[in-house]
Amino acid sequence: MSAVRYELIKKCKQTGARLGRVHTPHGYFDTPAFMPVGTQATVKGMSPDELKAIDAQIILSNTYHLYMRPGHEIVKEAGGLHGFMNWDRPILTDSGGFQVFSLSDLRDIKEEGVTFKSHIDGSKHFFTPEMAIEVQNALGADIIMAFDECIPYPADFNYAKNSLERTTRWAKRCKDAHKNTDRQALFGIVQGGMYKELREQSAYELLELDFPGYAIGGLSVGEPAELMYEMLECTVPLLPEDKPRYLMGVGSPDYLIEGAIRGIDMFDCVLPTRIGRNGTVLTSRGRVIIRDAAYARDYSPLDPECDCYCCRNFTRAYIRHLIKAGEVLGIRLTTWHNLRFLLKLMEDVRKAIMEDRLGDFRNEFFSKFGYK
Ligand SMILES: CNc1nc2c(CCc3ccc(C(F)(F)F)cc3)c3[nH]c(N)nc(=O)c3cc2[nH]1
Ligand SMILES: [Zn+2]
Repeated sequence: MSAVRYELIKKCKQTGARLGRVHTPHGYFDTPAFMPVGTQATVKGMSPDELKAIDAQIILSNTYHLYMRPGHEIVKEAGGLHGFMNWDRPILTDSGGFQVFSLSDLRDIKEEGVTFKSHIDGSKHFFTPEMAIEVQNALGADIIMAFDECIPYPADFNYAKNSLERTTRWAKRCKDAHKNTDRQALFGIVQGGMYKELREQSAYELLELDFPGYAIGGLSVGEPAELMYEMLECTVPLLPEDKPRYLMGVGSPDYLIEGAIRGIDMFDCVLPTRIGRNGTVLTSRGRVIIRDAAYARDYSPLDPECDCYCCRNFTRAYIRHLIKAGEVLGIRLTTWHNLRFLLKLMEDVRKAIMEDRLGDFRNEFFSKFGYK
């Protein structure tokens, strides 16, 4: 009995999108879903109550960061991530593969695992697929990810092939090491760079291991949008229709809509929180750089069409002042709004799927936002 069950509710007649629900031991979340990123057991600047106020149904956290600090044993003693951060809804943790390869100055990748230096104190560490599972079992997230190698872009064919085959062997080791299959669902991660035949090979190899859900990794690593969409179009059709599909590290509003159209159910990205902290906000009419002098006397909300606490109570002039003054409330409000913007966008996407008009919704949203 797996910890996660995907409920397919409706397939859009106009596109490849589908409306669904992922049921987990901590409740369900509606898909297509945007999942706020909470790297160090907090979605930066947001309390659990505030996340519930914007209707976040699932949040992400990270094996690598929590292993480094405070250590997975402490989180386990605190009752796992749910107890530690007092979040009683679903949580997904990434395996640390991506973070090790991107954050620390990676030393060495071997069959057994990877050697790297901590980005905090430079200490040397050795991480294996078995450790990634041990840590995620201790953190207790409802959905955990296999330990994989997210290869850089561009990468040559042979490197991509050897890497995906090792990632499959690592996925098998993760599956064998995973203890709590009834409470934590382990997802496999499809790799293969930007090569269609390698994407297919990776998908087939992982399908044989029969995971309760599948992620598409190795994308949103600097490749052009068209290439990402091509990789989705050759990978998604190979994945089971009755299981969730998670596109890792994506993304901005256009990628969320285009990914949903191609059958993706789950998305994450640091964009809303990261750009929020440097004073850029997403609105229905495109991005607004709130620090800009143009907004000094603008007494309208960040987005007149937004229903969030920030847009109902504060003006652009006030938020610009807070950001310029380095006031904490400033980045809390821009984060709050950006997260709500993407969560609301996904609500609108789900409604459009229900009404068989996601293609039309895409065109309307793109022209208003200012995409081509
Ligand atoms: C930004 N582009 C991107 N992000 C990618 C990520 C990270 C996703 C992630 C998950 C959780 C968090 C947390 F902070 F909330 F914890 C932060 C980020 C990948 N992760 C793995 N395992 N394989 C991949 O192949 C992969 C490809 C990725 N492209
Ligand atoms: Zn708002």
